[in-house]
Amino acid sequence: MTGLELRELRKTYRSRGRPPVDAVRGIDLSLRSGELLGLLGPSGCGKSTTLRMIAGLEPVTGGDILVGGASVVERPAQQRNIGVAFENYALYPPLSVAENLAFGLKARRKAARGDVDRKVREIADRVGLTGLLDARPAGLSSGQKQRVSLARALIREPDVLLLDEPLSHLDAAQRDTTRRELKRIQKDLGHTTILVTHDQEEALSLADRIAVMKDGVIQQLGTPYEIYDSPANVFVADFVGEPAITLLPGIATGDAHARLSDSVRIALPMPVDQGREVVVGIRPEDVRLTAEGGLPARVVAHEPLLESGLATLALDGVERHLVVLTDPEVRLAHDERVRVAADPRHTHVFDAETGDALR
Ligand SMILES: Nc1ncnc2c1ncn2[C@@H]1O[C@H](COP(=O)(O)OP(=O)(O)OP(=O)(O)O)[C@@H](O)[C@H]1O
Repeated sequence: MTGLELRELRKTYRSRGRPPVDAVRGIDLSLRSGELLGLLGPSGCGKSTTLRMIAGLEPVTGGDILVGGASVVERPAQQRNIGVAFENYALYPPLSVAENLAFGLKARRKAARGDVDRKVREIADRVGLTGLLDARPAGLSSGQKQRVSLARALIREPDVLLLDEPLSHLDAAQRDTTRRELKRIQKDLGHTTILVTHDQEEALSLADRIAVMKDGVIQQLGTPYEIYDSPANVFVADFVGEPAITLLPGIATGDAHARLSDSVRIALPMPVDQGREVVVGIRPEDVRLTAEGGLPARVVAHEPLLESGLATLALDGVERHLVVLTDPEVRLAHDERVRVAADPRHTHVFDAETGDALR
């Protein structure tokens, strides 16, 4: 197996009569052999364009793509040995599942018939398609089609595997099972993999590292823990985490506190220059209701959830509401007065102007 490297990779789409779109603006990434990288970002940030360039389905505007240390950027898609499972599965309707799987293999090199059959059965078994080998794509559910698409990418024994929303059409239960299978298959077979997903849980649970992208630029690259616990900027903090982090504008008071309103001061993990405008980030699970001390607040809403509750609180004089995860047995009434305490060690501080984390 081999690693993947992107150097200064760029893509500008140019269509006549329209302004150019800088979809990918100079990406540098290096994946170790066998590593699974999750690519996360809002719609339109350039995730699919990046994958399509790596696969050779989209010409690059600039930069280089290296597989196992060798540049593949000039090679056509068929000569890159990159397996792709994209959301629009593009299966051949007249062919059975088995034939769809065999097709990728046969088209690539002239494999012996017996070998092809064996490989098809092996891979079908791995992704749970054994009973469906004779079915036609039209008779399959969306989730089953996604499995075929995944199997077809895997059967080629690619150097690099690119998965674009591979589990998006599965229901919650199937997604859980398939996610675990996918992780096992990827580790067993050791593919260097990029996974694009909208599903943060999927990315956090599957990926060795995560790249968070916005407007064609990687905002942060790190392990799931690094991304979640030490977001590099306000965008990453806000994008990763469900329910989302609360971001409160404030002014540093110079003594490891920030003033959020005339009456509310909050402790910071470190001193910040007095008068500096900051944004204080608090994740819902890092703040709790307390009987004494803490900050006074009013309950705006409380949603009981299955394993916990979610309270929306108004701190005195603070415009933005604070979201707090509550214990399952807690019941709160609208307008009830409560007190909340945030652990300053888990409080995030960003520069209000640049959005960058202060550490
Ligand atoms: N063929 C194209 N021609 C012109 N612009 C394009 C083309 N394909 C994508 N774009 C633009 O490039 C930008 C990045 O698109 P891309 O599909 O890579 O984003 P994405 O992160 O994959 O989004 P999504 O999550 O919605 O799939 C967007 O602004 C999009 O409108």
